[in-house]
Amino acid sequence: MKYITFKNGDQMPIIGLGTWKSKPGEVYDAVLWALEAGYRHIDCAAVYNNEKEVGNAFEKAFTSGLVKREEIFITSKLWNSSHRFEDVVPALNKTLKDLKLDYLDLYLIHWPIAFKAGVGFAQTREEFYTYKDVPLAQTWAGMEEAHAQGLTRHIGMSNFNRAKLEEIFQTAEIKPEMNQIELHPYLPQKKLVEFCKSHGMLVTAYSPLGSGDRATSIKKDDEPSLLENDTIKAIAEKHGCSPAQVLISFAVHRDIAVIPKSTNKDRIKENLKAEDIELDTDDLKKLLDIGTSYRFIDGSFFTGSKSPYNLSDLWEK
Ligand SMILES: NC(=O)C1=CN([C@@H]2O[C@H](COP(=O)(O)OP(=O)(O)OC[C@H]3O[C@@H](n4cnc5c(N)ncnc54)[C@H](OP(=O)(O)O)[C@@H]3O)[C@@H](O)[C@H]2O)C=CC1
Ligand SMILES: O=C1CO[C@H](CO)[C@@H](O)[C@@H]1O
Repeated sequence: MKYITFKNGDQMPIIGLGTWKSKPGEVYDAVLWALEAGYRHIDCAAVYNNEKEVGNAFEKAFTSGLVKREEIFITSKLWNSSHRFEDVVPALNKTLKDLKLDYLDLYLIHWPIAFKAGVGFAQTREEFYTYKDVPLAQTWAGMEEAHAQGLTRHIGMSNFNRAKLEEIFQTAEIKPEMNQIELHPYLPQKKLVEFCKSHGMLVTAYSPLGSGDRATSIKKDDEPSLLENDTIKAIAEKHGCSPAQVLISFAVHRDIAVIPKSTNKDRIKENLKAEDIELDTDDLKKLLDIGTSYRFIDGSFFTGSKSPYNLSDLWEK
């Protein structure tokens, strides 16, 4: 198994199972199939509305002797409605209760966007907090408190750009350890990855396969396909593997953790086997310079006229 390593020596298996959109009726099996196939890293979030079912799968895996708690790396994420300092530890405690765990390996601030308490997805201006109301540094202090209480071994963020990371660095007592970002050949994130690594941060790639099962309401009509891309298909053919495995291997070769989602037993196994694919420098160059540029999760659902946040402030310039 391949890992990436935190500064204190803790290891995170480089391939994990994503769980967004994995339905409550399906995610229980998916997590158990993944653990049986050899996965030791599961990516969760409170907003995925399935942590209770994921927790049932963990309970089954522990009581049946399939794996021990300390053998698996579990990540979850703080939702936007719990960004005030006093809301962070209770949000994490709720996630721990749902997942039936007493600690997480990694807890992430899901987005640099704050909603008022109890809001799922803010629809009106009144349902948002601004950075003046709840500065990101306050949320980070809440994450440090969760770490100090032993509720999570590591802390980090997701969807943070360089400017927002620099802001956190100014007041952080614990330096952020992870940035989970969208990353694939259409969005290779060369500059942001280099910046994170230069500050001792690890990176996780989300939506590595292009997130094709998103609801049509949050998809654009003319999205380019990663799995159908000719360059990716040609590299897959060369290595006798699938396009999905090339995409997963693309992150692995850059020492970036990667969390493909699947609820299909065969594809769950296939995705983990991507660890064994050896891309060469020519393949990697082709993938890094593929020529199509696209962000599938563009954050537009948090911005616009009803929001105090601007899309242009969210991503790298
Ligand atoms: N921090 C953040 O803001 C975000 C985090 N994430 C995390 O990243 C994970 C992965 O990203 P996600 O957006 O779900 O999308 P992915 O890019 O992982 O794509 C998932 C889709 O690919 C299909 N698929 C899986 N394996 C294969 C395969 N081998 N061949 C062909 N198709 C395949 C799945 O179908 P099937 O299930 O039927 O196999 C599903 O339709 C999420 O589940 C979540 O954990 C995602 C988005 C944002
Ligand atoms: O992780 C993610 C997937 O689900 C969420 C809700 O749609 C997104 O906001 C987020 O990026």
